[in-house]
Formats: sequence, C-alpha cells, structure tokens
Amino acid sequence: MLEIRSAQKTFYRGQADEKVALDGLNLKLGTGEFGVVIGSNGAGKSSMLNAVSGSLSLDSGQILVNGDDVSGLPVHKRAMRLARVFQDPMKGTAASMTVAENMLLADLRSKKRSLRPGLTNTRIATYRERLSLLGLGLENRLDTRVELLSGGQRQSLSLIMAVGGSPDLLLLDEHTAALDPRTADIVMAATVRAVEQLKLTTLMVTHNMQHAVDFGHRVIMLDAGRVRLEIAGDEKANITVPDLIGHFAVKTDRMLLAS
Ligand SMILES: Nc1ncnc2c1ncn2[C@@H]1O[C@H](COP(=O)(O)OP(=O)(O)OP(=O)(O)O)[C@@H](O)[C@H]1O
Repeated sequence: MLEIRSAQKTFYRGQADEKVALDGLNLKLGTGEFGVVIGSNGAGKSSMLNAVSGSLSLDSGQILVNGDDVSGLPVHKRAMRLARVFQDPMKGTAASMTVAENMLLADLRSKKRSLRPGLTNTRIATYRERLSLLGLGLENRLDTRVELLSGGQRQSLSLIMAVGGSPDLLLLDEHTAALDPRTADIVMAATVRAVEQLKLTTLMVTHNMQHAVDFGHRVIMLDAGRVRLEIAGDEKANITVPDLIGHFAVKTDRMLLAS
C-alpha cells in the first residue's frame, strides 16, 4: 500500500526560476494495485517517484508504505522495501559483474547485512527459473558479464532483479521507453506477469498512451504537481488512446484560452 499525503516540493523557492514540482499531491494505491501515471512534460511524475524512493526530500507532506511513514528515511533504508526500474537500461545493473552476481546483489538488498550467502546451487537454480520467465535465454547466460548484454536484456534483468525480493512497492520509471517495440513488449509482458503473480503494489510512469490503456488498474494523470484525473474500473476498461490524449488536449485548450 502506498499513500502520498499533501506532498509539496518547490525548486528554487523565491527565485526568478522557482518551479513548483509537487503541489499538495495526494495519492493512494491499495495493496496489489497497479497505477499507471501519465502527464505532460514537467507535470511532476519524476518528482513524485523521486519523493517516494527518497532521492527527493519534500518541503512538506508524507509518504507511507504499508502504513509506515517513510518520509524521513534515506534512499538506502527505503530500498529494502521499494524497488525501482529506470528508463536507462544501464542504470539498474552493475556492468562488470555477471548476470548471477547481479541477481545476488539484488537478493541481498532486502536482507540484513550480516547474512551474506554466496552463489549457492540453490540460488543459481532460483535465478535460472526467474530469468526463464522472460523467454530471452538469460537463464543460460548467468556467467556473462552484464556489459555484454543488449539494452533490452539488461532492462529485463533489472526488472527481474527488482521484483525478486517481492518489494512492498515497485516503481517503474518509463522503464520501456528506451527499448525497441518488440523488446518493450517482452519487458511489459514480464512486468504484468510479475505484478500479477506477486500481487505487487506498482506505480508505473509512462508517456506511452497505449500502455496506459492496456495495463494497470487505474490511470492517474498528473498536471502541475497534482492529480488532475483518475480513471479506473469500467471507465478504464473502455478507455481508448484518443480519449486519453483528449484529456491532454483539454489542458492545452485551457492554457491557450488563459494566455
Ligand atoms: N532538480 C530540479 N531542479 C529544478 N527544477 C526541477 C528539478 N527537477 C524537476 N524540476 C522541475 O519540477 C517540475 C516537475 O518536473 P518533473 O521532472 O517531476 O516532471 P515530469 O512529469 O517527470 O516531466 P517529464 O515527463 O519531462 O519527465 C518541472 O517544472 C521541472 O522543471
């Protein structure tokens, strides 16, 4: 469960280039719920994910994960409960380490630091099984250094590493945006499978309106640092890409009228 309460963040407050990134943002996501976040450039999507993961400190407001207020916790403490996959396939994995070593690193992230078992046969078997879900043959490349993988393979590995520890919250930050369409489909299919199987509470930011239509339980549209629109249930099931784009257009028309 995720709850964002009255999140406020202003960059360069009081200066000529003051930017309000989050303006009293409120959002609730139930356990196992998959929310898809859309919004124009500068709407506050990344700031929201950064505030949840702890890399951006709020001016005021709270972030609760499964009812616990994590607002004061640094990134590394929150990382034991949250997993995040970034847009850049190079970001989520350690290039000079092998696939298996990366999987082990991800496993240890959510464990107490005193417990440091190595790459045991049991672990290797588990990693093979997890990776085989992708259908990319990565389960046969456990000893390959990650820098030798393609961007799509690396991103798929990042996803499997992120969901491996069944995090309380999964943050997907345009995680398929840098991939070719076929690989993006593979990563999205693996995402949906993992989210459903593990009942992960998930927040996915995307600029891909087809993905917003096809995936998730709820579309959350941000605008100027707040939630402007939420679409769920039957409305979500029946929404089309032009409908969604129409919501962006309304904003543009309003802005034109105001100018
Ligand atoms: N580190 C920063 N310093 C100054 N201003 C920032 C910073 N990060 C974000 N902003 C500003 O905060 C506002 C929200 O930005 P944010 O990156 O959260 O939007 P976004 O919805 O993720 O946009 P995009 O779709 O372009 O990634 C913007 O006006 C942006 O210029």
